[in-house]
Amino acid sequence: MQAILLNGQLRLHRNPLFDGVDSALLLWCWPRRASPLRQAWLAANLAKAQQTLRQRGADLFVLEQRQLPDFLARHGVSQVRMAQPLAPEEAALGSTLGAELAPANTLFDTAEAGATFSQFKKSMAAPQPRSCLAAPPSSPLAAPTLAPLPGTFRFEPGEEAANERLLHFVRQHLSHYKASRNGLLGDSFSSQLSAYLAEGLLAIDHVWQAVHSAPAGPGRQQLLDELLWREFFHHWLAGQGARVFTGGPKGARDQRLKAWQQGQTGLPLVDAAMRELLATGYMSNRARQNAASFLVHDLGQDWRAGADWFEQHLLDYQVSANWGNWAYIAGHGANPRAIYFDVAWQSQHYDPDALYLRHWLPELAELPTARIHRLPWLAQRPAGYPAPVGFDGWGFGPPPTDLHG
Ligand SMILES: Cc1cc2nc3c(=O)[nH]c(=O)nc-3n(C[C@H](O)[C@H](O)[C@H](O)COP(=O)(O)OP(=O)(O)OC[C@H]3O[C@@H](n4cnc5c(N)ncnc54)[C@H](O)[C@@H]3O)c2cc1C
Repeated sequence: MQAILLNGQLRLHRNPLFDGVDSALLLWCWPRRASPLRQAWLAANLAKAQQTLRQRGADLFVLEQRQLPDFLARHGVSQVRMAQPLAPEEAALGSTLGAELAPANTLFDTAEAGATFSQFKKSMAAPQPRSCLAAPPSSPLAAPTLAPLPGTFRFEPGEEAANERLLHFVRQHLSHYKASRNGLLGDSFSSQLSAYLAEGLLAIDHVWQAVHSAPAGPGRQQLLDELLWREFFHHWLAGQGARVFTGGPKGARDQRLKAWQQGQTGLPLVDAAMRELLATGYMSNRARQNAASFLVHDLGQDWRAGADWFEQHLLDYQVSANWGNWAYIAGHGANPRAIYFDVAWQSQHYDPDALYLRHWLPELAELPTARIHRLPWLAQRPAGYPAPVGFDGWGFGPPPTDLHG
């Protein structure tokens, strides 16, 4: 009996795990740690996959990783197939199981990340779609029913919804993507394909082709570049291995980390972003960059504590994109120079009317815009909004001059 582990490749179409397989047990293992919202998101996707599989006479088993060896033994599984691991933990699981490896959800099976993203991009030829079976194999055993946990998500769960979102974004929003991608609030400033790509509900080469075959324009080129950033971090992490998670200097983990996690730092842009993460499991790329830079460079906290928090809470958590971006901003990644975001400036530049801040920080809703942006430097704050937790990092001095008045 053969088993296929669908983690990271949870789709029934265009899935190289099914290539050349007639019959197999289909399995999926829960991640080590995930917030209740992320668990609910995963459960909703698994339930959709189960539903489709059952219509085809197949099924999906959902297990905890520690149950896997016993399960495989009980069902007489002699061979396990899984996607090429992207991180050391999955690699260790693969070698314990003696798994046969199929391509991961990446555009290129192997690649040198190179020293910088630009070098990586220059060295890459246009990716070609992989050929693979259109339909999954049938699975001869019945699996337990998996009821989706209650939850409301920013993303619609399931493979079908993922494909719809891709088509919708390419048709309706790609043309403005270059201009809108730094947005903070709304549902079309960026593609919001990340949660689908992370679980493998969309095949990356399919996404690439869909974007690539759209009419030429700055939005199309920008989105292809972002997909290459995803690819770049995959290959960077593959080259780095376990030291990303454990090596190097460690920062503080004091009460300011907790304030950051809960959106209670006294810096409105960061608090809005962190509260959005807790409520929805998502935040825009611009918000992530600011939240990460602030934690590391202004609060002096350990970047790995931040990466760890994102890992638990992001619905689109993806090991290489998350740890790669955190390391990059902290200065321990593909770019040895740390990247600093001046959060006060970013706040007024990317949210000039404070719409994002008011949305996530209702206690500030009645304040005039200039006061909201100036809040960390003001003696008086609205009831319920915290005093600054102590920004003693690189950038925090007096308020930006154009905030006076
Ligand atoms: C600190 C930090 C942590 C992050 N953690 C994750 C994560 O766990 N999972 C994740 O998918 N992305 C992560 N990102 C990258 C990026 O923020 C998200 O991919 C993006 O915000 C998701 O929204 P979108 O799909 O609308 O992106 P779009 O702007 O529409 O981009 C399209 C796709 O390109 C890829 N992409 C875009 N930017 C990046 C990037 N900087 N690095 C890698 N891939 C990128 C994603 O797959 C994304 O879905 C992180 C960024 C930062 C700064």
